[in-house]
Amino acid sequence: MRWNKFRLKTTTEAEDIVSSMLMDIGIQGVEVEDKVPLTQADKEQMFVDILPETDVDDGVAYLNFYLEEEEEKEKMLEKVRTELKEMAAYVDVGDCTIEESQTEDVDWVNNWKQYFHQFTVDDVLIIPSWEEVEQKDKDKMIIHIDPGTAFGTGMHETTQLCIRQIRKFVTPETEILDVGCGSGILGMLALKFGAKHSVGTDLDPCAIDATYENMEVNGIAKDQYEVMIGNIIDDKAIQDKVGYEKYDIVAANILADVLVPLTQVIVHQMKQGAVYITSGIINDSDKEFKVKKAMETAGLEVIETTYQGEWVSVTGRK
Ligand SMILES: C[S@@+](CC[C@H](N)C(=O)[O-])C[C@H]1O[C@@H](n2cnc3c(N)ncnc32)[C@H](O)[C@@H]1O
Repeated sequence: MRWNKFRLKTTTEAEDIVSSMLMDIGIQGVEVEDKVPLTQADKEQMFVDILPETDVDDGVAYLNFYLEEEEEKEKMLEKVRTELKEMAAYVDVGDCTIEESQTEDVDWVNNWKQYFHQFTVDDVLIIPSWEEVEQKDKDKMIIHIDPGTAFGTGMHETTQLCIRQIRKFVTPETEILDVGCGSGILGMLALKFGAKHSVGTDLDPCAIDATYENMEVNGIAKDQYEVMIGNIIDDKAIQDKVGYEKYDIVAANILADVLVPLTQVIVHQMKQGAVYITSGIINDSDKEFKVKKAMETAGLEVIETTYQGEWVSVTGRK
């Protein structure tokens, strides 16, 4: 099959947020090329000791993504340009030139797998479905994961922030709503931590297969979870299907600009006393402030803020 390859020039400062934006508007699989050296923690997490020599970081990052030939590429590129223009108001997004080329049979669905190896979040071992559990790890809580083309290997700091918060609040009675479930990792971990039931929603249809497969591989029964595709922010049918005043925990690891409108909707899905765990908020005071303000406006009390790397997680209570 022939693919259109796009190479977007941006900055290392903006690469995370621009990648998230590309995924949020429906582009699946973004490759990041930059010269930022890996930190010791990155190396440990990736289980690599020896890295190839790289040039000095020049602050430039290239984001590569692919669209099938028949996809409406002009429409999609227009969306990308509009989002970049908006982002330019608060982050240095660089040149934003987009080079286009064509390529045959790119295995972009699988290429990333060479960089995803087992790692731990505290005492939870998260392991790709194609790796073996070592004897020394057999007594850990083990999560097998293959996100496919959906987001959510667990390696991302935003996911880890959510995992730790979910663990604090789960009880055997917990009904959790995982908005933007991607691979299903948050709902799945909540169930592993002892929650009763999980409902996931996402815009990305790939989230359905990814979640079902991951739940099955991890031995979670089909009556413990559901996945729904649609935008809960403005789709009344999805809001009705998800249900009202029903959840003890709502987790949403999505960008701040999505969390703000989401908050005033999701508050109706939560039981009185329920917690709302948000992440995906880039660590600048403006985004954190906006999410907190949205929570307060919706009648939630902000109870905790946690940080990891460049990201923030804010937890509120109804
Ligand atoms: C950063 S990923 C999080 C995936 C996973 N929950 C995790 O924590 O690793 C954000 C996900 O939110 C989804 N998303 C974005 N806007 C959404 C919306 N309005 N409703 C539901 N899902 C949304 C994206 O498709 C993507 O799968």
